[in-house]
Amino acid sequence: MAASIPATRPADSLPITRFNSVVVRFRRLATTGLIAALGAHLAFVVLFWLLDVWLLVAFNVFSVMLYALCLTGMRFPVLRPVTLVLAWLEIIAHAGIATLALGAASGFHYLLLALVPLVYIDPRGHSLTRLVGLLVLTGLFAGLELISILHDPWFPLAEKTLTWLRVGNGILCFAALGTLINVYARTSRQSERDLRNMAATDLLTGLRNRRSLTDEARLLAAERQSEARQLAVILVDLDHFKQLNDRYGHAFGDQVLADTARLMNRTMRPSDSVARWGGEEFLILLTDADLDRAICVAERVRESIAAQTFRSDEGQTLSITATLGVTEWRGNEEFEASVSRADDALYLGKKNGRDRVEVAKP
Ligand SMILES: Nc1nc2c(ncn2[C@@H]2O[C@H](COP(=O)(O)OP(=O)(O)OP(=O)(O)O)[C@@H](O)[C@H]2O)c(=O)[nH]1
Repeated sequence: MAASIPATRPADSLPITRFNSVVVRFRRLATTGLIAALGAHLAFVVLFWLLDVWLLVAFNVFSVMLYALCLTGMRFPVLRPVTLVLAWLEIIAHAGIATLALGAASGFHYLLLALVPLVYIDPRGHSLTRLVGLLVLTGLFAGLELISILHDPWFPLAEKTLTWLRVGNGILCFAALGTLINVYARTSRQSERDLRNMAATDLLTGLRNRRSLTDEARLLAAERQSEARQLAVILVDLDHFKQLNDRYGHAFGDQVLADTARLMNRTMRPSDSVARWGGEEFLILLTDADLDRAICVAERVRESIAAQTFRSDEGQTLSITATLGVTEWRGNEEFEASVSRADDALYLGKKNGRDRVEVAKP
């Protein structure tokens, strides 16, 4: 009995590689950073209140409110750039005021170091902006050190208290740097994986593409030198696909291709590979399969393609057929030679009336 496949748009039905854009990740990182900053400034309010440094209590209350505002701003795309600039200015202002108030020995200017990776992480940043950002941060850091030598702090604290503050700020700085670098390294690795997947995947069907399968075949060919493996190649070509496109439209043709690809993928063992070889042509590479088994698989694929039905936009139910060329990939030959033989068999199948499996015996 014919299995009815619901009319889906190809893009919805595909196992297309998840591709999280770097910008989205950067935004998530910024939001997490803002939450962490809000928490840290709340802790600073308590700390400075205990130390009786009212100026920094007031500044940190202001910082907490600013970060709460920034977090709200992150929800609106148009406000995001302003939000991030405000957060940057706050970190710089806090480092400056806290260093002037308590001296460089308190280590509050170390927190400027956590901004260095941020200068480079923003995916939209330009090289000149990055260089200027780095120079400004370096100047601020050195300037705060020098001012502390030239001027006494506004709120002198005991040496021991300053040491504790410096240790705390050092730990904060290491934690921030470690987190940022870790997120950046993970994002780079994920982006590399996404790109590799995209380069190996056919966008319409979600199957691997011709290049990817050819690469795999080369690996298999190398492996075969050491272990005797039986391999087979099946070329599948949908029949009268041009007519289907002309009659029902290219978008419908795309849907048929995507659904047929899915069907073939489901029919195969995980060790076998299906690729989109060309327009309406697919290639199946069977591992550990002799010619008889390959013929059985090809027959099963042909039957399942013929059994699936599609609904056109006009509500018409229709089906398609495919012609398949099968051959063994012999141990002593190039992959391309076996594909070419399967192609000859496919051509014969088309000549002999289509909707059939034709075998090319080595
Ligand atoms: N919708 C759609 N059509 C495609 C795609 N790639 C190729 N085609 C179409 O597939 C058709 C292939 O036509 P032909 O090579 O003449 O083959 P056919 O009509 O299937 O005839 P036979 O193979 O002889 O049975 C062409 O009309 C191409 O435009 C695609 O990605 N989407």
